[in-house]
Amino acid sequence: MKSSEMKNKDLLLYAVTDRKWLKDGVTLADECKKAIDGGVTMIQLREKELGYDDFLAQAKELKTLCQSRGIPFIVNDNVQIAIEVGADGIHVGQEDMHADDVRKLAGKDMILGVSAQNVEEAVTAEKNGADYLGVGAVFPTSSKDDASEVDFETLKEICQSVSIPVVAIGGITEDNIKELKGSGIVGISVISAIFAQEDIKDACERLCANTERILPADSSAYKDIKGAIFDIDGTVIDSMKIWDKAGLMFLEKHGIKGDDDLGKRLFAMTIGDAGKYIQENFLPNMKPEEISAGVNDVIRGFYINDAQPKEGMIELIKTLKEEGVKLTVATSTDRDVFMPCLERLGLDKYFDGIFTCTEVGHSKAEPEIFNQALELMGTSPKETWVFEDGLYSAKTAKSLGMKVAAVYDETSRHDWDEFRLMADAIIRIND
Ligand SMILES: Cc1ncc(COP(=O)(O)OP(=O)(O)O)c(N)n1
Ligand SMILES: Cc1nc(C(=O)O)sc1CCOP(=O)(O)O
Ligand SMILES: [Mg+2]
Repeated sequence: MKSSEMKNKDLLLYAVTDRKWLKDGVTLADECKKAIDGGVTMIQLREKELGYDDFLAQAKELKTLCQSRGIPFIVNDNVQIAIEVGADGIHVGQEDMHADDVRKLAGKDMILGVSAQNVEEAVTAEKNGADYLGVGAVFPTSSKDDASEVDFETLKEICQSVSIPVVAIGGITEDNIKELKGSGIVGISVISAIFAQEDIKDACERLCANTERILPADSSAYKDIKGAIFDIDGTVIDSMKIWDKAGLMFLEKHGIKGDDDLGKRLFAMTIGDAGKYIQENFLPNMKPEEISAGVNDVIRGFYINDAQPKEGMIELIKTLKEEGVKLTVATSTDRDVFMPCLERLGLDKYFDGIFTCTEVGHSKAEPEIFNQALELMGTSPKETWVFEDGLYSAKTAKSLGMKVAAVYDETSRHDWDEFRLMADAIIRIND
C-alpha cells in the first residue's frame, strides 16, 4: 500500500509485535494470522532482541503474510530492512533516524510513522513528511522500558495541531480504551493487549469494536471529499427501532400486549401486510387499512416529536457544509415521514437536494438514486462519500465508484463484519 492510499481506517487496530509473548511451539506469523483474523488493520514488526539476519527473515515472512491479507506491513526502526523487504512502511521514534532523512531514503510512497510526545515533535514530524503519528505512552506500560507518559490533554492537543492521523500507544487495554474518547485519535497501537492474550483473535475482535465505539464522526477521515450523500434512518437519525416497534405500540394503544417475536415478524412485513396480520390475529373488527394507517401514525408521531440524531452526525453535517462540501439525502423513507424530523433538528437547510426511493422510482439496490444525487451536486463518484447504515445500499454506492462511510446501527449489526471491511471509513459511536 502506498502512503497516499492509507486511510484512517487502516490505523484502527495497529498491532506491534513482541516475541517475548510467544507461546511454546507457536511462531510470530501464527500469532499475527490470528490477530488479522480478529480484525487487526496494520502490523509493525518491532523485535528489539533479533539480530539483522533474523529480523530480515522475520520481516520477509510477515510482509508476505500482510500482503496476502491486504493489510499494511510496517518495520520498526530499521529503514534499510524496510526498503529491502518492500515493506509498506517504517516507524521511527525521536531517538531514531530523523523523519526527513527516512523520507529521502525510503521515497514518497513508503508509509512513514513517527513517534511524538508533545505538540512540537508532532508538528515537526508532520513537516518532515510523516504520514501518521504514534503518541504515547497514554497509560503505564511494561512493554517499553523508556516510555514516558503522555496525558490526555497533550494527546488531544497533538491531534488538534496536526492534519495527519494519530494513533495512541502504551498500556492500552480493551477496558481503558474508553478513556481515550474525545482525544481525536483514529486508532490504537497495541502489543500486550493482543500478543499476551490467551485467545488473540477474540481479544482483537473486542479491541476493534471498542476502538470503533470511541471514534468521532469527524470530517478529517474523508479525504478529498467534495460531495456527501446521507442516508437518513439509522445514519443521521436514530429511528430504526421505531420500524421494529410501531406494530407493537399500535397494539398497546388497543390494550394488546405483544412480545418481541411479534415485533420482529411485523418488522419483516410491509405496512399493508402488517395491517392484515394484526386484523387476523388480534383486531378482527378493524379494517386492515385502518390498522395500517394507525401503525403509520405511530411512526409519523415518532418522527415529528421524538426521533433523535445519531451522536456526532449533526456536527459532521455542519462541518462538511462549512468546508464547502455539497450535501444531499438519499433515503428509502418517504419524504413526508422524515422531513418533519429533519426540520425539527434544523438539518433540512444543510442539504442541496433530497432524493427518496419512492420519488426516484428505484430502491437503493439500484444506482438511479445515487446518480441523481451526483448529478445535482456536480461531483464525481471518487470525490463523493456515501454515509450509510445499510450494507446493500453501500454496495451499490461502491459499485459506482463512491467512497462509503459505514455507520453502525444496532438494527443491521448482523451485517457489520462484512460492512466494516468493505467501507472506507467507520462511524460507530456509543452503540
Ligand atoms: C505506532 C507506534 N508508536 C510509537 C512507537 C514507539 O517508537 P519509538 O519511540 O521509536 O520506540 P521503539 O518502538 O523503537 O522502542 C512505535 N513503535 N509504534
Ligand atoms: C512500542 C511502544 N511505544 C510506546 C510509546 O510510548 O511510544 S509504548 C510502547 C509499548 C506498547 O505496548 P503495550 O501495548 O503492551 O503497552
Ligand atoms: Mg524506535
